[in-house]
Amino acid sequence: MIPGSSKDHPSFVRSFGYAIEGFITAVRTERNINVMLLVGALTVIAGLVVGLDLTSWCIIAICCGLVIHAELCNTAIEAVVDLATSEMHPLAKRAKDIAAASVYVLSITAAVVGILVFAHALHLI
Ligand SMILES: Nc1ncnc2c1ncn2[C@@H]1O[C@H](COP(=O)(O)OP(=O)(O)OP(=O)(O)O)[C@@H](O)[C@H]1O
Repeated sequence: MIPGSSKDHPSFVRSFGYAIEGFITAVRTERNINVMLLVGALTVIAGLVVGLDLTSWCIIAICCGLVIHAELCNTAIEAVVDLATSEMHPLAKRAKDIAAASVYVLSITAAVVGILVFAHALHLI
């Protein structure tokens, strides 16, 4: 709920609109999200070429969604930290570095899963 707003809660459609607005802002301002969307698009193209099965598509979709989700959360945490302080502060550094680490942990995991899925589809494993 927006502080000071007279309404209890925005409607579902309006909330969804804010979410889309947030996604567009992240895409416009964060280079990493664009890199992730590009990697996701290339993965989909590679999946079409290789002819992934339904289960593999589901795994790839979950991995892509989780990585983009983590980067969106990281971006939001960075914004909140910047709002909280414009000073250099060890806690600000800790929050930003841990949020960034969460993205890298998920990205590396997704990359390993992607390699396994494609290696299996190509009968390499
Ligand atoms: N207020 C602060 N106090 C201390 N260290 C900070 C502060 N702000 C940023 N840092 C350090 O600088 C790094 C980069 O911060 P910045 O806000 O530029 O993130 P970023 O490079 O845009 O991250 P990303 O690439 O994930 O978008 C942080 O990970 C942190 O180590």
